[in-house]
Amino acid sequence: MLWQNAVVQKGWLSVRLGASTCKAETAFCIEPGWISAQELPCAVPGSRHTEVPWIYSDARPLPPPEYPPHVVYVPQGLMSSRTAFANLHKSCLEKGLAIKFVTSASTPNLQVVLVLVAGHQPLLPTSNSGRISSDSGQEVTGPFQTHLVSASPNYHYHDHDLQQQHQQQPVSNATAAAVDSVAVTPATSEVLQQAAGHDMTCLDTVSPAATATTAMMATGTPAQARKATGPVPAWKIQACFNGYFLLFKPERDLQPGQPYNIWWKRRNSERRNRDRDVLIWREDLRQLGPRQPNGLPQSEQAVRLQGYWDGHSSQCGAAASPRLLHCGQVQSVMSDHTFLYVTRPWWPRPGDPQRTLEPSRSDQLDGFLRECNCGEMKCGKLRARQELKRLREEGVSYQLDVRHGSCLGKEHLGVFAGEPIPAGRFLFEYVGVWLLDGEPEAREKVYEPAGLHYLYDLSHRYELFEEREVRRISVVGGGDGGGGGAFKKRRANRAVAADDLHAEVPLVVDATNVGNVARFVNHRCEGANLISVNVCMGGLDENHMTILIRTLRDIQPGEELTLDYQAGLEPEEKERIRAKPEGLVPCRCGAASCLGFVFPHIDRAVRTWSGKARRNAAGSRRLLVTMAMSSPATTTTTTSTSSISDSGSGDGGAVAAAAVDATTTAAGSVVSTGGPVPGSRACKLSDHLDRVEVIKAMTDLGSSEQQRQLQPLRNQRNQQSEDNIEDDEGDEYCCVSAEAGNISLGGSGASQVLRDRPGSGSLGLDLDLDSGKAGGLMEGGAVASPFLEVVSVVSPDSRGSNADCEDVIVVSCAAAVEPRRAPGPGVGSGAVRDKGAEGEDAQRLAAARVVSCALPGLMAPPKRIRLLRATASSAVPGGAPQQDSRTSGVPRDAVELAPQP
Ligand SMILES: C[S@@+](CC[C@H](N)C(=O)[O-])C[C@H]1O[C@@H](n2cnc3c(N)ncnc32)[C@H](O)[C@@H]1O
Repeated sequence: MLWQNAVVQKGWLSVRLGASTCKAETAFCIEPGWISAQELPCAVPGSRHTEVPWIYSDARPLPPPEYPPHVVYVPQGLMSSRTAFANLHKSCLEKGLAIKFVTSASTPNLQVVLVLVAGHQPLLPTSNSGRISSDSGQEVTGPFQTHLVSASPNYHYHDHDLQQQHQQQPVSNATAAAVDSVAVTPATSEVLQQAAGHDMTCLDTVSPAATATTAMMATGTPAQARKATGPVPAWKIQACFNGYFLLFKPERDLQPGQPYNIWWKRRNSERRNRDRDVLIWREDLRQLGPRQPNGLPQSEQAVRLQGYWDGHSSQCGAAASPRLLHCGQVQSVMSDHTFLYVTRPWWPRPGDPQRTLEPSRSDQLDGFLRECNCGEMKCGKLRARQELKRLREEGVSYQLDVRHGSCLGKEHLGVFAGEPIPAGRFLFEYVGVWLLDGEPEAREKVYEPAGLHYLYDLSHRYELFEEREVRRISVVGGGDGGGGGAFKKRRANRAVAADDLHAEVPLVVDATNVGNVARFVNHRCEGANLISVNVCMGGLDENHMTILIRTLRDIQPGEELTLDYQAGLEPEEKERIRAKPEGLVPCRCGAASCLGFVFPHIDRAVRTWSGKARRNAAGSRRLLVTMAMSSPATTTTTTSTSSISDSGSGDGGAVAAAAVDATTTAAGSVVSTGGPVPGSRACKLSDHLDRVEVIKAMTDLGSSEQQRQLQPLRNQRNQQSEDNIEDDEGDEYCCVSAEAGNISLGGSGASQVLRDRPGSGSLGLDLDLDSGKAGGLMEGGAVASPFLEVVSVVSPDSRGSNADCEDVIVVSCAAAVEPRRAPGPGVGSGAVRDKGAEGEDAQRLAAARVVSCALPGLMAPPKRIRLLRATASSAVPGGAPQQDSRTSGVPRDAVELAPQP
């Protein structure tokens, strides 16, 4: 009897499991090393993928008991698959081979153990010509049998020769004897343990009956006599996955005319198996317990986050809810932050004014398997999407270390390879919170002063849309996810509709508070070993677009993983930056052609697009990976200086900073006393704010009457800014109503402000702070802490073009003023006054106040007014973290860790 165990991992020449959207698998085409296509009766020559629709489950039928424990699978309904597998088994037996796939629960693709069961047929070559390499890259030569028998997970096949030879050459008696002496084992499980030290849970899948069968084989009983004699108890199986594929030889394309896989079609239309499988999957993971040795989410076993994990104060969501299996709470990424390590994107729960975040659900992953409807886009439909699905379900597959010791300096964390990583691998997704339209800019303004740079753009999407207009499409990244393509006729009519997405589609992932290993990757101007690839999975929204990070070349163990954050910059832009380097963070990458700054200022003026596209593109291009920054608070009592900076793009003032020196009285009045503060970047809020969240961007507030009243203002604005008119494309400025949103720009209160400041060039902002209403300032919003006081009003100023007159940001603080307290008299131009309350509204208005203040330097009404709500405690369990002056103003993402019903 000859036992041969080999761990085959992560190699194109090896068996590899992954998800696939391939639509042309009709049968098996695996070539796991030494099994040729000819040995697989159902193989379709030329196929790229092989469907292995197995699921581990004791609720499903098991392979026929007469087979030794090789492939543990349960086909998913396609009879041809079932037959194909049975044939595979049979073929393996006849050839003296058996295959067992051993996987762990969360990383089924990571560990594939092939158990070659040699019967009467010789299997392996006697020569030493094959090669096996260890993790250290060292080649090991010698009699293969020896190595195979003692194979550990650290050894990988990577030689075709071996596959060919062992099919042809008989094993010598001497070799067989030598191997026998090591490998004749009474139990498959022991052999597997010897072989791999793999996941013991999976080893449990080997049943006594299977062991008995194997032992029978070990005695050299002829294949036809290998029958189980007694009843076969159900195998104890804990892992359960579905829909994976054995990939092989991806360079071989599908043959034209290969039939679509009926099974997938049916599965996609009925979704029946999908739902059931998800349930099983969740249940299995639940049973496996919440904790992982690395402290990260269940599915993220390959990543080690040194120094970031505090086991005592951390928790993994698995215990609380299956929904949170992919989330682990990590303390102290920032000194006062709780960081959630997640393996899939999160986004706000629809319709929730609190903007509570939810992880993408596993059953949403089905979307990955749909045909992409982006038509003409070359979006990495197959491999990138398969990899994305796999990553979201199973986590990172290569050992990665997040630790100090980056080339940037001791204090910097970086990501290091823990094992060799070949070129062209999709390593991880840039995971975080999808920000909605406008949020990136707001956050950016807050993050910047705190030096936080964890926003990542789907930057080239704008280019994509722009390109659409000229009937050419280019999606970022090149390689698997990129490329160009002709614009198909049937899509031509949709170009305009797609263009509308400019302002609507979330394009930025924020990994400041919620993210994965990708957020720790540092920048290198030249010679980065990673690249980002935008992946479209079937639509043009955040559910369907994402960013994958792929290796550009082979990476050695211990090497730091780096990404060129500015890879999307055009050569001219790079030259310009090199000639005049300025930006946010001096670059320490040490590359010869270093740009000088990690987040260099970029001249947006080079863009020739329409105003809207240009504005958005500016946001996306300025720091490819970047932006957002926040600021600490300052005063609790009297003076707070508020200013807000450009988002770091150095565009000469397109969204130039404006500042308001505001004095907050005990009564909550806000007095605007100053104009723009050149060069100021801080956006200082009250220091008791530890969470600021965007409540609403008011975009359409004007009643007709007020619109009429504001017409002079609008005319003034139009004269001042032609560009704005072009930009607006018909929509009116938003800023005008006391009725619609209790906020008025240029309304009666604001008029008072303007009267107080004749010739100031300011517009007035009039806020009706009505704490008697649910949601305070917000209409109907279920806001726990009503707005009581305006702490600061921040607006873009008129310096520069004013063409991109963006948001007015009103930061409102819940804690400073008691409700119903009559505010003191207004001071200066920005008075807080009681609004007269009479009649039926008296009660309600008793708690209401109107705050008016000037928006100095604002020459044209802004398009959007954003209301930020600040609260004093984090929504993340564990209580409010300690304050850090550096990060106290940083937005916190409200993440719900409580179990769902
Ligand atoms: C996405 S994070 C990378 C992880 C970061 N090192 C950490 O410890 O969390 C980006 C931040 O890393 C730093 N960084 C990355 N690459 C850099 C470089 N080449 N030079 C200087 N700082 C860099 C900057 O401070 C930047 O704000």
